[in-house]
Amino acid sequence: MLEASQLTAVRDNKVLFESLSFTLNNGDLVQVEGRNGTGKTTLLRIITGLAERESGNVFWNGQSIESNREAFHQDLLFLGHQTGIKRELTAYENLRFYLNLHSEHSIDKASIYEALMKVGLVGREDVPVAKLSAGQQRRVALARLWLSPHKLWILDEPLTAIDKQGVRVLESLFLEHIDKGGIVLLTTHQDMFTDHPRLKKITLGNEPCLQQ
Ligand SMILES: Nc1ncnc2c1ncn2[C@@H]1O[C@H](COP(=O)(O)OP(=O)(O)OP(=O)(O)O)[C@@H](O)[C@H]1O
Repeated sequence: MLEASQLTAVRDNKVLFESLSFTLNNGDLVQVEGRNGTGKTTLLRIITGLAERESGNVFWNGQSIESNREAFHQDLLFLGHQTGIKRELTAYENLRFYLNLHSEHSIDKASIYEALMKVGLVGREDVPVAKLSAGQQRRVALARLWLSPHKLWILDEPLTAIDKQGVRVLESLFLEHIDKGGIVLLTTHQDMFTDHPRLKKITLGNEPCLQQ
């Protein structure tokens, strides 16, 4: 369970949001929405501990993320604007690198190929990422979701450069993840989960609130 309590963020002398509180429970799928510059990325980065906040606290499983950093990071997958993908490595090598960092087990080639298949990169797995299209590069970053052991996914604009078919595949993956008790918190300007009953929203810009 993630709890944001009374978060206030100020940038350039402007209050982006004030006393924002919400709780994400196991099985929650939540979109942070709002117009450009309303503070969506700032909120996600504060929750992951990457950005400064004016006041407020973030708790993971009842403990503040600062006092509990290691356990929090073990459970967290954060995909930001910088995807952490190495451009000189191939898609396959990037995923192997990711698994090396995060899996306790020996590298399972079949899982890597399965993830590559899900994102439509089989046949392109040996091409350096720098030579892939923008959407294909994003797909390499997203392929890590299929290999992720993490419970909490915080995803900043994961759909950038992703085509409609790719969006539908990701929708299915997010639903699978929450069905297993995971949590997904994301931002997107694209249409996703239109009127889906499981989707909750945090709206920034006017009165911040968590809506069903
Ligand atoms: N490190 C920073 N220093 C100063 N101002 C910042 C910083 N980061 C963000 N801002 C400002 O805070 C505001 C919110 O930025 P943020 O990136 O959180 O918005 P956003 O809602 O994610 O926007 P978008 O939809 O365009 O991605 C913007 O006005 C931005 O200029």
